[in-house]
Amino acid sequence: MTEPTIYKGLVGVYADVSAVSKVMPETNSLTYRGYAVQELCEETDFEQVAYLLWHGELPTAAQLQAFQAEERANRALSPALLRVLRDFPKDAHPMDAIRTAVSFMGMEDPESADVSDAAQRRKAMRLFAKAPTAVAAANRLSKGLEPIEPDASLPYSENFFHLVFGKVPQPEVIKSFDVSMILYAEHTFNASTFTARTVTSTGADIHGAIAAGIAALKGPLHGGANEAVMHMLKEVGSPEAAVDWLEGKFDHRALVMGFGHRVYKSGDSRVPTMTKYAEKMAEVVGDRRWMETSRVLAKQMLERKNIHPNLDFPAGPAYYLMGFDIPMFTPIFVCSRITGWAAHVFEQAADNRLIRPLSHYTGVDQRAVPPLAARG
Ligand SMILES: CC(=O)SCCNC(=O)CCNC(=O)[C@H](O)C(C)(C)COP(=O)(O)OP(=O)(O)OC[C@H]1O[C@@H](n2cnc3c(N)ncnc32)[C@H](O)[C@@H]1OP(=O)(O)O
Ligand SMILES: O=C([O-])CC(=O)C(=O)O
Repeated sequence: MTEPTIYKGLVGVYADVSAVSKVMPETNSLTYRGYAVQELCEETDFEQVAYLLWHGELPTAAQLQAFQAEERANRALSPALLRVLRDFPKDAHPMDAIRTAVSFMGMEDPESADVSDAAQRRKAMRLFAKAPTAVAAANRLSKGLEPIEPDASLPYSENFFHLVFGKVPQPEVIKSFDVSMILYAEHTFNASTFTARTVTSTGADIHGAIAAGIAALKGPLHGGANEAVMHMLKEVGSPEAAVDWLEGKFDHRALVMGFGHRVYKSGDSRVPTMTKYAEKMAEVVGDRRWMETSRVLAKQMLERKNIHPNLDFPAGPAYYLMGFDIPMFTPIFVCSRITGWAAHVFEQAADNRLIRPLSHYTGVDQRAVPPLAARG
C-alpha cells in the first residue's frame, strides 16, 4: 500500500477559501477585506475595523454610530457572571478566566441555542462588548480590587483603560492601544481561528467556538508569546546584555519568543506599525530600555539566524509601557481577535462542511484482547 503524504502541522495546506483577510508573505503585507492593515491603523479605529471584518465594508457614519451604540449598550456583565468571577482562584490564569467567562456568557445568553446567522451575529456583538469588562474584572479581582463598571460615554479603547485602571490616559496611549487591537484582530487560518472554524463546522454555537479559540490562543507558540516576550526582555535586563543572552539561548537551541512565523519568513507585515507605536509609548513613558533591548535582539536574531520578529515582539513591550500587568497581554489579544474569530465563524457557517481530516495509522497491527488474568 502506498504511504499517504502527511502534511505535519498542515504546513502549506489550503483548507478552505476565505474572503476575510489575505496574508501576502512575498511582500510582507496583510489586508482585511482588501484594505492594507497599516492604512486601517492610520485612517480608522478598532470599532470601524470590527465592523469591516463582520460586514465586509467600512461603515458609513450612521452605521458606525449604530454599531458603537450597540457595543456600548452590551458591556455590562450579569450579576451571576460577576459572582462566578469573584469565586475564581486568585491565581487562576487570566486566559482560563476569560475562557470560562465566555463559556458562562454562552450559557446565559438569551439566544444560546440559536445558531442562525442573525443570532450568531447578535451573540458576537454581546461577546465583543462584554469581553473587555470580564478581562478587566478578572484582573482587578485577582489583585483584591473591585471591578469597575463600564462607561457608556467612552469609545471602546478609552473604556478599556477605564475598566482596568479607573482612568483614561492621554490620546497617544489610546492610539497605540487601538492600533494594537487593529493589528491583532485577524490573521487568516492561524491556529486559534482554525480551531474556531472547526468547532463551528460541527454546528456548534459561537460561544463554544470562541472559547475553543481562546484555549488555542493561550499557548506560547501562538498568542501566549506576547507575555513570554516581556518576561524575556525583563530577563535580558538591558541592551548591553542582549547579545550574550541570545548566544546562551542559541547554545541550548532554545526558542526565542516573539520570533519566527509559520507564514511570514521574511518579516511580519504588522511589525513595523506596532514597533512605531511601541516606540511612541517609550517616548510617552520616558523609558527606552525595552525598545533598545528589543532592537539589539532583533538585529542579532536576523544576523545569526535570519529569523524576523512577529507581532508579539513589539506588542509585549508596548502593553508593558501602557501599564498593563503581563498576564493581561494575551487576554487583550482575545478582546481583539474575537472580531476575527467571529468573522470566520459567520463565513464557515454560511458555506459549511464538517472539518474532519484523516490520520495515517502507525500503531500496532490488529490483535486479540487478552483476558485480564493473562496480562503480565
Ligand atoms: C501572533 C502569533 O501567534 S505569532 C507567533 C508567536 N509565537 C512565537 O513567537 C513563538 C516562537 N516562534 C516559534 O515557535 C515558531 O517560529 C512558530 C511556532 C511561530 C512557527 O513555527 P514553524 O512554522 O513550525 O517554524 P519552523 O519550525 O519551520 O522554523 C524553521 C526553523 O527556524 C527555527 N525557529 C523558528 N522560530 C524560532 C524562534 N522563535 N527561535 C529560535 N528558532 C526558531 C526552528 O527551530 C527551525 O529550525 P530548524 O530548521 O533548525 O529546525
Ligand atoms: O498567523 C499565525 O499563524 C499567527 C499569527 O500571526 C496570528 O494569529 O496573528
